[in-house]
This record gives sequence, structure tokens and C-alpha cells, in this order.
Amino acid sequence: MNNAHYHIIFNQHAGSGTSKKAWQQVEQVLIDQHILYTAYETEFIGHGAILASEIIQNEQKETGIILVLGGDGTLHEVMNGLGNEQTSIPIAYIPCGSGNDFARGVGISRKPLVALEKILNATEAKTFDIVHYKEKEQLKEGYFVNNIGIGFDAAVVKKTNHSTNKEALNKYKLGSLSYLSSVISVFFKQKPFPIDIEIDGQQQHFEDAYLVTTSNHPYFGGGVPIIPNAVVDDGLLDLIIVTKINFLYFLWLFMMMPFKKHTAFKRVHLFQGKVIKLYSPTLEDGQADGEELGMKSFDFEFQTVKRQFWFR
Ligand SMILES: Nc1ncnc2c1ncn2[C@@H]1O[C@H](COP(=O)(O)OP(=O)(O)OP(=O)(O)O)[C@@H](O)[C@H]1O
Repeated sequence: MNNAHYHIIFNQHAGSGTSKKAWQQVEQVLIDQHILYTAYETEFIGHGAILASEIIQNEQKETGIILVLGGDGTLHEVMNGLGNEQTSIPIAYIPCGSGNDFARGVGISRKPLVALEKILNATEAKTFDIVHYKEKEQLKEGYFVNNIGIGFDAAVVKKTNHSTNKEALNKYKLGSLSYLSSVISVFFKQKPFPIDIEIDGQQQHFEDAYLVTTSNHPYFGGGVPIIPNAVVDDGLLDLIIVTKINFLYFLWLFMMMPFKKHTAFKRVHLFQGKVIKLYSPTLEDGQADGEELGMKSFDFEFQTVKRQFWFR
């Protein structure tokens, strides 16, 4: 779009600070190419959502594009700030977090200047799914772009978010290793838990669920293809449940994940549907796009919604 006005929401803390360098490079190109932009920096957790909702209220809908520079958490905030309004403005995204799973899922380059070039050369929006969730008991709702997890992965997210080695590892572009160290330590702490699931009206109960992740596309935890066949624009959601396993089985399962062989394991259960409902009665950790949802009993309903993204 030649006359586009880019509203840039930038999180300098994403990727434990590696996003700062990306922003310097991106801004220089915008200046050199005389691109019209306004930059807004997130100043606190949750600010991305506030900025996005302010931008959408004041923006010229025909020419405005919101450009997010940050990780999955920043994109998550922006999508939640826009809510249903996002149907009227496309989102451009330059991934510079530690995991960048949404970028992998939709095929956005993780090299900032390549991603920028594809944004500036785009002539029309692309449509992808994101997921709307409702929490029955808490009367809460929101959106996620990657996944919502209950149990093991959520406990890993909590552990990683509070780990002191995340920043150090990110500096050496080894962010995925901080997930790995949390994965191993959480394995010995997480207990199996009961869960009721409903996929397009079909109910099933698991007594010993361990990992329960509903996903919009294949990737989680910084590039692990946990649900290899998930497709980000098919209008369908994918759910993986792994039931309680011992440590050797767990190691073997995680070693097989990069090769997408884990889906054949007996304790791995995959489901796909348009509407997915989950009810976990016990207190468990929850996470949405790597953001902690707290420890509680979850009663979720998920459904995909379409959103416009701006890149070639
Ligand atoms: N000014 C700020 N101070 C502290 N935290 C912030 C600030 N602005 C944003 N945040 C928080 O930074 C966190 C990390 O951002 P983000 O998730 O985008 O990057 P990441 O964790 O490095 O990447 P990924 O989610 O792709 O692994 C988010 O939870 C966001 O709320």
C-alpha cells in the first residue's frame, strides 16, 4: 500500500532486548524509504493492548496498518487490545521475541529486514485464523494466536518466565534452551489431572492428562512442531493431550517431536474440530501464547476467527 500509515507497537523487552537492534534497523529503512509511520513503545506489561485499542479508535481505516515489533506475547496483547475491531485494520508483524512461534506458523521471516521488506512490498492482506476463547466461570474472554495450554506446558511457561537464565541464553540466541531446562525440571513436579473435552459435540474424559494444548498451528515452545498437521487458515482447531508418562518415555517423546514422530505414540491423543471445549476441575497452571493465566480450574470454549495480516 503506497499511502499506508504504519502504527508501530514496539516492545523493547521482547527477545530479552534483541528487539532493540531489530527496531534500529527497521526504523532506518523506514526513514530511508520515506515511509509514513508513528512508533509507540510499550512501557509496561499489558500496554500493547492499550496502545492497539487507542490506535484503532483514532485511525483512518483505509490506510492504517498496525505493525507489531516484538514476540508472541506482544502480538497476543495487540490482538486482545483490538478484539473484534481488528477486522477493520490489517496487522503487520516483525517477530523479534525468543520463541516467535506465530511467525513460524504463518511463514513470516524471523529476519527483521526480510520481514520488513515483505511488509512494504505487500499489495493485499492475507487471512489467517486466530482463536477466540471464553472462560465460563470467570466470564472472561480473549484471543490467542498460538496456543492455550493447561498443565505441563503452562507450568513450563511459568518456570521459564521466572527463570534467570532466559535473558542470558537469549543474548546468545539460545532462547529455546531456557524452555528445555524448564521442561526437564517441571517434568518431575507436574502431577496428572482429570480433564473433560468436547470436540464439535463429542465428549471424552481423561483421568490422567499431563499436557493439554489447544493450538492454532503446528509450533510451540520456540519451534517444536507439536501438532505437525495443524493448519493456520483451515478454520479448525487442534488439540493434543499427552497422558501420564515416565521419564524415559517422556525423553523419547520429546526427542521424536522435531521429527514429527511423536504423534504415533500411544499416550499422545490428537483431536481436531471447529469448536473445542475443555473442563479441568482441579487447580492447574494455564498459559495463553506464553502469557501466564494463573493456577485455577479451567472451563474453556474455543473457536477460530479470521484476521487480516499484511505481508507478501
Ligand atoms: N516496558 C515493558 N516492561 C516490562 N515488560 C514489558 C514491557 N513491554 C512489554 N512487556 C512484556 O514483555 C513480555 C515479553 O514480550 P514478548 O512475549 O513479546 O517477547 P518474548 O517473550 O521474548 O518472545 P516470545 O513470546 O516470542 O517467546 C510480554 O509479556 C509483555 O507484556
